[in-house]
Amino acid sequence: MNINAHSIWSDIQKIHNSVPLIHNITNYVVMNNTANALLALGASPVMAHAIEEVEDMVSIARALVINIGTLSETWIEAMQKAMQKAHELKKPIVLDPVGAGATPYRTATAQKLIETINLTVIRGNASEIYSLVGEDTQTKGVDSTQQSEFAIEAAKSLAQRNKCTVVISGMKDLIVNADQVIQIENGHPLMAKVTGMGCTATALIGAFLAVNTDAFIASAHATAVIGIAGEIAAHQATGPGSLQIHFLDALYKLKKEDIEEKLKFYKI
Ligand SMILES: Nc1ncnc2c1ncn2[C@@H]1O[C@H](COP(=O)(O)OP(=O)(O)O)[C@@H](O)[C@H]1O
Ligand SMILES: Cc1ncsc1CCOP(=O)(O)O
Ligand SMILES: [Mg+2]
Repeated sequence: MNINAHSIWSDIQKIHNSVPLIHNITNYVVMNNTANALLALGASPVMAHAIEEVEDMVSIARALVINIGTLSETWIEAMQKAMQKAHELKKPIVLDPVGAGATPYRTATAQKLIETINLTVIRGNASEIYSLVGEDTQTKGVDSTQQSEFAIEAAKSLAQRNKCTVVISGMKDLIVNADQVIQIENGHPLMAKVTGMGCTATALIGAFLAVNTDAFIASAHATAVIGIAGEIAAHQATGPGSLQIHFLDALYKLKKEDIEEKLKFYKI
């Protein structure tokens, strides 16, 4: 399946027109970054992790973003409750297994969440994705020790087993499902110097899932958009601090022509 500037722009317009509410159960580090990125894209973010309200919140949301970045037992319970409700209501769910492969607790939690119900999309870096299939790898805290290609077979088996789309991010981004792989080569190395860029990619996938029922295409669109906005921002930034500001502005001001000019993807 193909993506192009037109198909990406069409999803962005749907986000602008319908302003989908995106329910995030995410980590303390990135709550502000991902809420601002969703707003800049045109979506409506809410961060809600209290076990008492997650079912009500997911009921009014168009997509659920689950991120294990700063996890604890009560949060995991809330995540499972929200996921079950989302599944019941046929709402898309995207998981970010932050730090899976760094500690046994994170790996086991991510695996437990994957087994809870069928997720729509899983997005992580290569070390995180590799760890989810039970392979022995070391994630360096939240950072990958591997290139994206390293986790491609793991991603394929994860996608096949769980009937979902898997996104491996890094210098190259790979969008994987049971029978196809797209490689996106947008982005900039400076993005890895800002915390929460991966989490932002996951949150933006949530927004695209809200307007596009094809999870593979929605994931590719979101991944291309964050990469292109990152490239534009990096050209204006003088370091990681200004990159963050320029990234939000680039996302907010993104034009179809920017996508036409910069989109770099290959089917592999
Ligand atoms: N070296 C790089 N070159 C280009 N883009 C990158 C690079 N490293 C990360 N990115 C981009 O930054 C975003 C976050 O990816 P990544 O750093 O892999 O996630 P995480 O923060 O979860 O480890 C993605 O959009 C990815 O394409
Ligand atoms: C640094 C850190 N520690 C726990 S969560 C978190 C944020 C990770 O965000 P990302 O994976 O997007 O860089
Ligand atoms: Mg991450």
